Amino acid sequence: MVMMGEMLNLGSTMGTLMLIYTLFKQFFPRHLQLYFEKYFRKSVSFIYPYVEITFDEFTGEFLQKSEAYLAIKSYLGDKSAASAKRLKANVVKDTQNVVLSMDYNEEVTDEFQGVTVWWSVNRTLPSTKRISWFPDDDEKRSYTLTVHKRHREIITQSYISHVLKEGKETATRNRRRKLYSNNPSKDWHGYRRSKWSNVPFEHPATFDTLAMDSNLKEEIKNDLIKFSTAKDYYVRIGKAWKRGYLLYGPPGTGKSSMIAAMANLLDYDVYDLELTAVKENAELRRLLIDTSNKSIVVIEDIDCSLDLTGQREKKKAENEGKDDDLSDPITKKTKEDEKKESKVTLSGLLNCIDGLWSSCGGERIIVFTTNYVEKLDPALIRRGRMDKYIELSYCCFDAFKVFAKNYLEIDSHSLFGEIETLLGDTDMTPADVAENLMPKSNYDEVETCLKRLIEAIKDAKKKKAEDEARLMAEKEEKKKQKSGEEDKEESVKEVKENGMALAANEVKENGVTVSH
Ligand SMILES: Nc1ncnc2c1ncn2[C@@H]1O[C@H](COP(=O)(O)OP(=O)(O)OP(=O)(O)O)[C@@H](O)[C@H]1O
Ligand SMILES: [Mg+2]
Repeated sequence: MVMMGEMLNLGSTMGTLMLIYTLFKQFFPRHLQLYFEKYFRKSVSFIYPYVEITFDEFTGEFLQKSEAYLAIKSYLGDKSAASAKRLKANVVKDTQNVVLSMDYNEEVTDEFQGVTVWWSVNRTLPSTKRISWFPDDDEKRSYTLTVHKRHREIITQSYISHVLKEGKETATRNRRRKLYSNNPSKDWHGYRRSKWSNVPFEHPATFDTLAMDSNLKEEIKNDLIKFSTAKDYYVRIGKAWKRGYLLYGPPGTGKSSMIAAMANLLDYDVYDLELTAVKENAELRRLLIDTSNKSIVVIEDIDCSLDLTGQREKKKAENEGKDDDLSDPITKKTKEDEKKESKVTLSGLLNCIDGLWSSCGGERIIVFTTNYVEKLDPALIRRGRMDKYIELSYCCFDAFKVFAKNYLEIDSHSLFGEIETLLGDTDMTPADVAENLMPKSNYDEVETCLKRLIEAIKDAKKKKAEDEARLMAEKEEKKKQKSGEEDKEESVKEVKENGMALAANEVKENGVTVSH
């Protein structure tokens, strides 16, 4: 504490010296100012024998949040709880844990291998105040570490890495997982550049509640766990520590639920990337770089998100210029706006997945979902880009048993046999099965729910048979119409040919020659 006081006194001496320096500097001719500065710094380092190391909140070309800053914040949280007088509290993990951090302009002392260091948290407000919905947006925050210059080596070689390691561990312990969604780029303003907004991630889906084939479920779980513990393996083979999954299947088969289950299993954050809100490839790159480790980046319905599929491109080309009256100013404006909307291209997305994003950070999963896997461009789903393809399909008996256990708390029932047979030859989504199994009132018995499900499957089966019969009938009708039209065309052709032959005979008989 004595040293702290000593340092603060020196700090104020420094302030006075700096003022003198600024005032005096102006009186020197320009060419002598450099000499003055050099000698001034030498004398100051004699009087003030401390080094200061600053850790800014944002770093890099794209101003991403510095991991070091976050780790220091967590590390100092514990330290400052014991000594600082002004603290900020943050409640995490279902309001069970209070995490404390230093308030601005507070200082705390830390000891490492007999060396004392001082930490302070600083904030610089913008010089000109502007009116904004986001009042703190232009603030610059940083931590400053001060230590006597004779301990420089021990600090730079061991202390800082000790702080970062401990800080990261504390942060992981106190972490409350988040669900991020990307902000439109017009809102990325100010120093903080909030590219993502977040809310606490509280989706209850787990692999236990997921209704699907049990072998496939085990396979996916093992794959995820293997990935999350394979840091050394990825370093050894020289590959970025990332994994891509493509989830495909009809609506209501559990694709989104599986993403939530993945995040809950691995304790990862989720970044829900809405590609239609991303204007161009460069923005996409910045968004991906701004994601944190231990996260899942999700692009849902990839086939609908952008012009990513061959068919879509073709369709667009076909439609272009067909019905649009570009002389109409409203249509023209709408078309122009549409064009401006999003210019993220397939190649832009692929470059991001393979290139820059791959090389920054680790432990990230990217998940694409689609209802129509056959529509996707092969480049997007080729091996090496997507590591695992998972088909989520209609409800099988295995999946039904999971629902029965979770919804009705039963492992077997006399009606299970009938349900197994019915599900074997009817397509019913897990979402529909779940809906029918859910008790509709407090008096609903297990049997009532199962019978309701049986009726629903029977209805679905009947409807499917009717749809198929109708389709067949339509096809037949079309076939008939087509052959009728062909017959008609044939007879018209015959009549025409006969008519021409007759006319030619007549011409011959009348002795007229026609030259072409
Ligand atoms: N396999 C499943 N296991 C458990 N619940 C499921 C499953 N599939 C669907 N559900 C239930 O149905 C609802 C819809 O499922 P979900 O949103 O995961 O489907 P999806 O495949 O993502 O559909 P879409 O293609 O329309 O996005 C969920 O709330 C969930 O309760
Ligand atoms: Mg979904």
